[in-house]
Amino acid sequence: MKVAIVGATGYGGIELIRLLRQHRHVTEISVFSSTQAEEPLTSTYPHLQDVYKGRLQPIDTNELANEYDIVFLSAPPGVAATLAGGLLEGAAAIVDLSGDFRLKDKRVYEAWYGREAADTSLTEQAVYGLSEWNEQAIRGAKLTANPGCYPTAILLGLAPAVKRGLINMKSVIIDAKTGTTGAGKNPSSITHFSEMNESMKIYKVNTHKHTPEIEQLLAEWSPEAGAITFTPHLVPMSRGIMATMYAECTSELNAREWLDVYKHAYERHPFVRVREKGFPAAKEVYGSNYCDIFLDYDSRTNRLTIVSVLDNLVKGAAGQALQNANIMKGFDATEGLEQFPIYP
Ligand SMILES: NC(=O)C1=CN([C@@H]2O[C@H](COP(=O)(O)OP(=O)(O)OC[C@H]3O[C@@H](n4cnc5c(N)ncnc54)[C@H](OP(=O)(O)O)[C@@H]3O)[C@@H](O)[C@H]2O)C=CC1
Ligand SMILES: CC(=O)N[C@@H](CCC(=O)OP(=O)(O)O)C(=O)O
Repeated sequence: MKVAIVGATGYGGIELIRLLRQHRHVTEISVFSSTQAEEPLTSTYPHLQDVYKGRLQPIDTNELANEYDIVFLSAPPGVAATLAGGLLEGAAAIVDLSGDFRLKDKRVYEAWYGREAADTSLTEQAVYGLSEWNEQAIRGAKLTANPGCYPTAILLGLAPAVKRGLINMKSVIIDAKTGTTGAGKNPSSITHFSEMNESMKIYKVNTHKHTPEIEQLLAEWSPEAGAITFTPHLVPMSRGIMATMYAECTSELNAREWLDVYKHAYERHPFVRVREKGFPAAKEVYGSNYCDIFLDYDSRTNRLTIVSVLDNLVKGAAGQALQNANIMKGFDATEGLEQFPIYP
């Protein structure tokens, strides 16, 4: 299988290379850049010396569409919206890591992203790539919209309870923490070491663009779903997300029965590990495609606390993108993704 990566000089792009190198059916990985064509990728990333010898190529939609089996778009919002029309004319399957095709309602995209939305005809062709819950649709897709990093952690954590109608949807509160690589490779005042180290910052309160993405999925899963409270924080780590979800229960389940609901929901899904005991730490999934989950029921408050952790660059971006490409192309979903976490 021949693979192309647009945005290979970014964090999502180099993570794709790391994973694709382990994939037994990938015969070629080509890398594309809008600013560094003809440069070897090692001039930006010396850690790839003797590992990846390819040079960056200029972006040519026709070549991408017709000479590759899979094209990963790992560029900022707006780029995929522009490229996808041309790409869809060729034979390549496309996995877009940005938010351009995740939201079905154009007005919602424009309100939360503050930019023009992609053509509705393109968005309509896109399948939302939450691998564990949308496998059937992904299997036949030509264009997959890879979910956001926070929505992946949050939706995997909430799905079993929401889909079975076991929580009061109006009571759901989501509190999440992430590391600096979530913001990509370009430094900013919020990710500057001296601002972020030994600190913790709340940001984009009630305005984060992942809010409507989470709400869109919850509304598909439950007629009771409405607006949610989602509060992100930046903490001093490079990779990782921890999402803590609180919800009031509408069932009579005890803590053990809750765990059984979750174990059952994910028993066929190797990348979602429901813990038997104890809440997971972000470090425990570092560098892997796992999302680890644990939950506890408090009979005093009748509330459930669900914690879900993942590596934002793997299960939150490149890993899930490869998992989706595998599903689209009929490979085993785990192909290229069997690395276990780097610990400690
Ligand atoms: N970082 C994360 O944890 C996650 C990121 N995402 C999404 O994945 C995408 C990539 O993120 P990330 O790798 O972190 O971002 P980076 O900022 O690290 O890299 C983005 C890359 O996009 C390329 N690019 C910029 N402008 C254009 C353009 N006009 N046309 C083509 N390519 C362009 C740049 O490469 P060059 O200059 O060489 O063209 C750049 O290296 C984003 O949409 C992001 O929101 C999704 C989930 C998680
Ligand atoms: C620290 C930081 O800024 N993180 C980013 C992560 C979002 C991201 O990566 O965007 P998509 O998943 O939608 O593409 C943020 O909160 O906006």
